[in-house]
Amino acid sequence: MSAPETIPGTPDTPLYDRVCVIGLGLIGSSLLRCLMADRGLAGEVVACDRSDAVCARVAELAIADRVENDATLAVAGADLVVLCTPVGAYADVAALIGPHLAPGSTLSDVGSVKQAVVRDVSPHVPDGVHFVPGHPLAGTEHSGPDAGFKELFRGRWLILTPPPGTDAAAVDRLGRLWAACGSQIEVMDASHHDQVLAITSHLPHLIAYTIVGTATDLEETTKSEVIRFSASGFRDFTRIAASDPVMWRDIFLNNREAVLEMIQRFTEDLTALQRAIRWGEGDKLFDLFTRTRAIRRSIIDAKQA
Ligand SMILES: NC(=O)c1ccc[n+]([C@@H]2O[C@H](COP(=O)([O-])OP(=O)(O)OC[C@H]3O[C@@H](n4cnc5c(N)ncnc54)[C@H](O)[C@@H]3O)[C@@H](O)[C@H]2O)c1
Ligand SMILES: O=C(O)C(=O)C[C@]1(C(=O)O)C=C[C@@H](O)C=C1
Repeated sequence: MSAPETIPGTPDTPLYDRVCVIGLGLIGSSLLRCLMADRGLAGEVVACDRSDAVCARVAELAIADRVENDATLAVAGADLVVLCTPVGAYADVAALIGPHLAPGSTLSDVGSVKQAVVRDVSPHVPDGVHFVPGHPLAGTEHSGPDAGFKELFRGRWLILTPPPGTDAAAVDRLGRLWAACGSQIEVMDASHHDQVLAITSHLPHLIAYTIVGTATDLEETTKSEVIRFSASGFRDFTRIAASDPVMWRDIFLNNREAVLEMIQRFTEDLTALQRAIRWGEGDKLFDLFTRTRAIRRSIIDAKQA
């Protein structure tokens, strides 16, 4: 989907009358900040989290018009509801709010996996409510409402995975909201999304968790040296390995097949490198490293274009 050409909405005729965001951490609070900064997007912004402390903090930050602890009250009358909790909580939240969703409204989310989201949420979506799953390819290793910022989605992809037969106008309208947050919109099916993200996001996180875990599992003396002398390569891994444990547990459990397939491929390639090192096959190492360096450069060039 190309970026919408028209201005999404105005404060007099906002794109949505009432948007409800459930789960007010890094992503939810960043979305709230975008909505509050552009009053053409939502007439009223309602925020909801199961944690009293998080609700209190969001009220203090003044990044919503209204904060509700009770999800059934929060979604009442909303024409857009966006789930921003860890994906493992989706089934329970969807079961809770399903009967309270307004006819004609849109239910969406920001979860990092998509097939499991469709599996867990769809059964609770009443007839007449449009379900349009989404995923912003934007984030950091930080969590909670203080970690959010309104520029998070700027220049980043936002993938929508509407199930077949979803109302095209509902998809377009949601795309306009995310485009106004600075995202570039792409529509694909959920299974393709999960395959692509397994290699571009999920496996890299698993490798980071593993390498940092392995390094710190070394004997005590070595461990302190690892921390003391950690060079920038290792430091990059520690940033990623600091990502939220609940969120990433839920991602791996809910994109099981695709991640296991990528681990298998990765393990075979790692074994091939192990052989090349053992047998002194420098050409093999050189060829791979030359290829990967070119890939890094093409990513940077594409960003600058
Ligand atoms: N962090 C990232 O880099 C990133 C990027 C893209 C998408 N996502 C997706 O966004 C979602 C949220 O991630 P985050 O990093 O903002 O998490 P976070 O840990 O910062 O915040 C999650 C919030 O959800 C709340 N919550 C948990 N269970 C709930 C429930 N049952 N009802 C209401 N609130 C509940 C928690 O109290 C917390 O405030 C996840 O599904 C994740 O896969 C994350
Ligand atoms: O930049 C980071 O810290 C991220 O890990 C962000 C990242 C990613 O892998 O790119 C993490 C999970 C998401 O679902 C989307 C984005």
